[in-house]
Amino acid sequence: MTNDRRVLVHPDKGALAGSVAARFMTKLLDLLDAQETVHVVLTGGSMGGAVLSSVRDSPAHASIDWSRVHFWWGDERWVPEGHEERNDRQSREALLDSLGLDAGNIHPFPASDSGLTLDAAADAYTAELARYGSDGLPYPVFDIVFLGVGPDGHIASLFPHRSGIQVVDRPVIAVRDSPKPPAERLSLTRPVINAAQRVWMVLAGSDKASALGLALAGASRDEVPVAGIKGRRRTVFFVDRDAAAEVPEALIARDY
Ligand SMILES: O=C1O[C@H](COP(=O)(O)O)[C@@H](O)[C@H](O)[C@H]1O
Repeated sequence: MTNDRRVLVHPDKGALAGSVAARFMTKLLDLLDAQETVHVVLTGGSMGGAVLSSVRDSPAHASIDWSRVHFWWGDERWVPEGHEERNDRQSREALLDSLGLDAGNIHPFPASDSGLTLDAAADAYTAELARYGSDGLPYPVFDIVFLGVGPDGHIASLFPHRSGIQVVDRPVIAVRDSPKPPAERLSLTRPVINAAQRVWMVLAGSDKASALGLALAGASRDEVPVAGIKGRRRTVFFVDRDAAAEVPEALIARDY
């Protein structure tokens, strides 16, 4: 098995969401056969919710022991709890609320109405990650990190030409200059994401084609942050045809 980045192309958004959901459930079953708990990082964005809804709507999800799965997020917008802009709200509505999970399995970033400052919220999430540290690291070695990719190539809340993508001395940063509203956010940093066993990026639409093409062509992570992402075992771009428009043919594996 190589750890080269792979691009799996699907005919459209619906097929993409269904295929990633099916792979996710199969991988969870495999992992839960081999280990007691599985730690997964969820993403916001257009495809994050679509994949989770597809899991919810699949009868196969009933065969998974979700009580052994922990959910985290790659980033969060600094808005009040339950706000429609929160990534965790989208994930809860799409899947988590239907699973009847213990609160202990769900690890949301603090909200802006938590009483914490943005910096204290980053510290609180850092401490929560440290409770589940593994492999000598002050954070979990995540089994699967899901990421969306913005049209500008951002992942989590690590944006082009901002300092966040260069941070390697902390697992969590407070972001105050996000070019995509809201400006204030919380984000995991690159070392945490790249320590994961698998990074699965899910992106659809022609507005993502240029970022993906540039990342695969060797752009710098400062210009196109997704270019700096690589999991330990697997790094897969699950994409639709439109997002794949600028991917070199030799890198494409069609999933249809
Ligand atoms: O703001 C965010 O955007 C990205 C990408 O979103 P998309 O709608 O362009 O797919 C997302 O991955 C991130 O979690 C979110 O906070």
